[in-house]
Amino acid sequence: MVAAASTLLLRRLPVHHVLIVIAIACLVVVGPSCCGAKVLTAQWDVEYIFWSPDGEEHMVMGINGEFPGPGLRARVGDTLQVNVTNKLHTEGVVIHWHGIRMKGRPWADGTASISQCAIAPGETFLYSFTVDKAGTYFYHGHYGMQRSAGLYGSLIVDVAEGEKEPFEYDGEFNLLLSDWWHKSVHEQEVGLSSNPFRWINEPQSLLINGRGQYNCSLASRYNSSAALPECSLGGGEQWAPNVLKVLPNKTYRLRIASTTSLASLNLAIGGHNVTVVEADGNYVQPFSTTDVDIYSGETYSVLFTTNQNPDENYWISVGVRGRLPQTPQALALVNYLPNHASKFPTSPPPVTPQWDDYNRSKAFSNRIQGLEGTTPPPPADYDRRIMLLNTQNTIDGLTVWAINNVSLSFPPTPYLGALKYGIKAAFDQTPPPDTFPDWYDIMSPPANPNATTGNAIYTLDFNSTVDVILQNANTLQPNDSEIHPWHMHGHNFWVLGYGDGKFQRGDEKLFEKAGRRPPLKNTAVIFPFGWTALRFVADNPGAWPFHCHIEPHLHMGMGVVIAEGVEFLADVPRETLSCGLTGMMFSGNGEEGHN
Ligand SMILES: O=C1O[C@H]([C@@H](O)CO)C(O)=C1O
Repeated sequence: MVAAASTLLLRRLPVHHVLIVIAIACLVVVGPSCCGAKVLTAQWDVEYIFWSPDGEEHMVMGINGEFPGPGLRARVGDTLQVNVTNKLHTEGVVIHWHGIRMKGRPWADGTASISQCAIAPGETFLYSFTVDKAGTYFYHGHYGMQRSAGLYGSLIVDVAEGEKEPFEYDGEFNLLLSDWWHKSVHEQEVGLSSNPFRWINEPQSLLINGRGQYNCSLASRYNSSAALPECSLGGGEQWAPNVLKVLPNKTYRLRIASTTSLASLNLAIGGHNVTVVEADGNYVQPFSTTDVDIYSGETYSVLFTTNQNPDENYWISVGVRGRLPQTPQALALVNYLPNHASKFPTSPPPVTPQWDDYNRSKAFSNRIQGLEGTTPPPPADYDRRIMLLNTQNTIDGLTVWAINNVSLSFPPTPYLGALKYGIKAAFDQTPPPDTFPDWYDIMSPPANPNATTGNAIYTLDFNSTVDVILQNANTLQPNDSEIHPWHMHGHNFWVLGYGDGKFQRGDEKLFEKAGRRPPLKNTAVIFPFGWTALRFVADNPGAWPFHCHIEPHLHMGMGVVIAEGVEFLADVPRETLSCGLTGMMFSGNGEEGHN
């Protein structure tokens, strides 16, 4: 019974303690570097393991026998050295450190075909990088759809020793959110590139720290006509919900990260408001809200004060927005001590706001502004503006996504090595279009649904200021346009603003006039039939993907690659380049590069 389960849960360590123990267990301090900063090392074996994330056992991609992978925790200035051994037998693997800019070490970004060759089965690769900005981050696979297979974990960067966050709290919890399918990612991938197209459909469950419930619901007791039976837990299940143990009248920081494959989420704590203080590793102007929208690839920190009736426990609910939900909410319990964790909250879990109330979603996104004092974007006389039209298309009967009519397909040689060593045959040298035709009707399915496949890149002048307008459009179905959260590697960008319909020249200036303080982020959503304006400085030598963070959409070509300043990199380590034309070059068989 649930009551019994919760009794046992009470004896378990609270979530944040679990994560800290994991971090200590997996990261070994090997020595101080400069200024109190440390070098932290870990050995990770990536392999498929059997796991029951939601009560049904399937294969997941685990690390050191755990799902989700081990939590990492470091301080600003620390160097992380994570030695990854691929024990998958039949497929390569890479790990991307989402939100970490990798200044001066773009080859550690962990993107197959871009920053490195996938680590072959049996081989080991050392990711070595410094974390330079405090915040809430995560890591995940970035090869094929391995993130959807469960290859992810949390990564927290604390302020440097002696520094303070611009807000105070008494304790913290970490919530890594994901969505989960029972069908293997291999079957999902094949479906997406089959004719007829087989869509992955909606997830079977939502997971909080890798835990969800599929065939039963903890919420059924509040609804006499509930479709699912009430969960019966023994306590030690891999799918037992998280319990956040709190004391009354304290303030807690919730670090939330979404690594979902598809779902846009909304999180709320029954009876408690939250104050948003951080987004994507950047401080935001604090604001209070009943609930938080969180798109795939985003992270937030929110503070909440345990100022409710201390005789009660409360639910945290996470539900789907932005697509018609077919997946039950994920739940976690806020357990006011000394109450028993088995004490059911008297109120049902918070209801997730209507999935297609986009005005509500836009209002939330517009409330995210940089903390007073955040560096403002450079002035609007941008050096370059790139308009990126997002469309759903067909190529040879396959359903794809295309940007300015080009569907991205990754080449076998990593861009970074190809650029560094001047191997022109590695990818198409004709740059992709900077814009799309003025006449394009974003409100209707494409008049001509054909697109092309390509792997050309956007080369940016080093240190130039670049504006990007992400323009959404109708899919192949009439009256349909979907949410796409776009994530940029290697950079933060300022979100200048969101708009409806087709972007008109000058529209982004309206936001500057409105006196908004654009937030810095690394992921920003485009709303259906809308546009989002971003600005960034191309100041990080490397080759970086910029893509929709919905895993099947990237797989279907929804992304671009940008590159800048690769000539300023002294070296690109050969161990990242053992495949494709760079592999041939270094083994002496291929095209010689010219630098
Ligand atoms: O890429 C997608 O494909 C389907 C649908 O558009 C076609 O079946 C869907 O919902 C997506 O997000």
